[in-house]
Amino acid sequence: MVFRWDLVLIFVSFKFLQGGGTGGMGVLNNLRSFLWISIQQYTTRTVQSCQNSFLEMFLLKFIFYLAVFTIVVTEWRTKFIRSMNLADNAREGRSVDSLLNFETVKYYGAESYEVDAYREAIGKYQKEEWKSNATLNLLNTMQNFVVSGGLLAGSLLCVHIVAFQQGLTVGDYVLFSSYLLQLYVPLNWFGTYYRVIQKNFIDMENMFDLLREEKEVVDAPGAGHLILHAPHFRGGGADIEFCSVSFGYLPDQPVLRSVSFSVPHGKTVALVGPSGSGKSTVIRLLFRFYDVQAGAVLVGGQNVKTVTQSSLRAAIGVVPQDTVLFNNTIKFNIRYGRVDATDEEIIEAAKHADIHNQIMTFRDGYDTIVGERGLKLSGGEKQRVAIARTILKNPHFVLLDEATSALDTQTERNIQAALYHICDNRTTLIVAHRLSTIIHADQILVLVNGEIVERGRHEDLLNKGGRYANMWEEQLSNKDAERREMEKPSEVTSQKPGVSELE
Ligand SMILES: Nc1ncnc2c1ncn2[C@@H]1O[C@H](COP(=O)(O)OP(=O)(O)OP(=O)(O)O)[C@@H](O)[C@H]1O
Repeated sequence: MVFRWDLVLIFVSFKFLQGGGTGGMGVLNNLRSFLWISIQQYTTRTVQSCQNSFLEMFLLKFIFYLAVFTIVVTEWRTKFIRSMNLADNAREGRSVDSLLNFETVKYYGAESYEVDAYREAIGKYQKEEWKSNATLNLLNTMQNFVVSGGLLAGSLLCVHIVAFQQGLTVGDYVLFSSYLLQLYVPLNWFGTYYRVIQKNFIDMENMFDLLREEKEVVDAPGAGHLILHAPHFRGGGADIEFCSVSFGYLPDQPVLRSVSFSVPHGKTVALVGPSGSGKSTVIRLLFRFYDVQAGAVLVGGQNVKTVTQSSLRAAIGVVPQDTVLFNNTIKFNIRYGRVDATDEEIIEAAKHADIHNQIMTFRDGYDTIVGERGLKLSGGEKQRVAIARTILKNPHFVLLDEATSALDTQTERNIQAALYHICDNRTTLIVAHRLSTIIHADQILVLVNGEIVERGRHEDLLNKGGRYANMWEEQLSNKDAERREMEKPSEVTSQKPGVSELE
């Protein structure tokens, strides 16, 4: 007798063609119906061809029903495994979120709230895990029951035929029992493998969803490298050019409206404007994180859509508004600018970024671990690490997104000095919040609600008495107010003798 692996294989492939049991797809459903009918016909024919062999028929039917049973119960369990995975993801997300935002948790005294929320997430996960494990044990038990019961029934039936009906010989019984012994282990394995494969498919669902996501920004077919000194460009075109660019993160909410400007080679252009006016968006578009909806962004005279993203990004250095560091050493984080840089080059970059002396005061120097997202460093230190790695990258163009948080005068001066090293002789675009940092820019663009409302040099814009002049006045009066505020304690102290006079 031949063991009918073909039937088992057909059932397994049938299951996979079902697409994880989600259903609803016309083509798959038709295919499934077709397969189901084919399997029924195949099984009937096979069973008929085995009519003369009682043992073959018994075993064939037995395997058939066991496979059906395993598939049906495993399919039923799918929803429990899926719920368990979702609960596990939620629990994990909750813990990471709470730990990363530990400062906010402490600011608002929300420790017990977070503990309760995490406890609830764990509770949900444990409930779902219990359901998944309980159904797994149920499946195992029932599978064992079916296998053992089926084989026992087959043996008894065989014994009965040998003893009372004389249809089979004792040799047939011996043959049958040795088949049974050989079948027992593979049948058990069949259930286990099927279950494991099914579970792994469910576990991988999120990954498949992610792989199915369409990339928003892709290199055009046949896109070439960004040529930094293209022949047509040597005539003196601008290094960076925005030609009537319109863009919105959501189609019905425009962020930039027909923005046009250019940055000639080696010059510095600054973008200023109220919060949310679209300044950082200009930088993201230059780096091609998104594609513009109208107009064109040109770098080195070439549309960024026609060159490869890697060559474009290799030519641009960015110092972002919020520097996020890797939970590794300071050396590792600086080296990120150019992974093959030597230790000497790293130190040189750190010196130019004016952070070398600071690093040397740390106990482990360049081997100091900066913590998750760089939380062990101050805002100013993080920004200077970002500047050091941009210096190490040695890019052709520099984009600076100035930190919004106010830094003390000394730190600001240090950062300005560090930035000077990157921007010197490089085409630079600066997003500025403190106007005092960009008074030397070759051109200042004032962006309001996604539109450039003023442009020119610092003095010209002040003389114009428009939006920029108002912003400048505002910042000056804020600074004055701050200074007066700083001086207040000394006034109070100087009044104290008056208090003692009263005594
Ligand atoms: N990924 C995003 N998805 C949807 N909207 C976004 C996204 N990033 C920014 N925005 C929105 O786009 C607008 C412009 O944002 P942008 O970061 O360019 O402003 P900004 O001028 O740099 O502001 P700030 O000076 O505060 O840094 C804002 O209204 C912001 O809410």
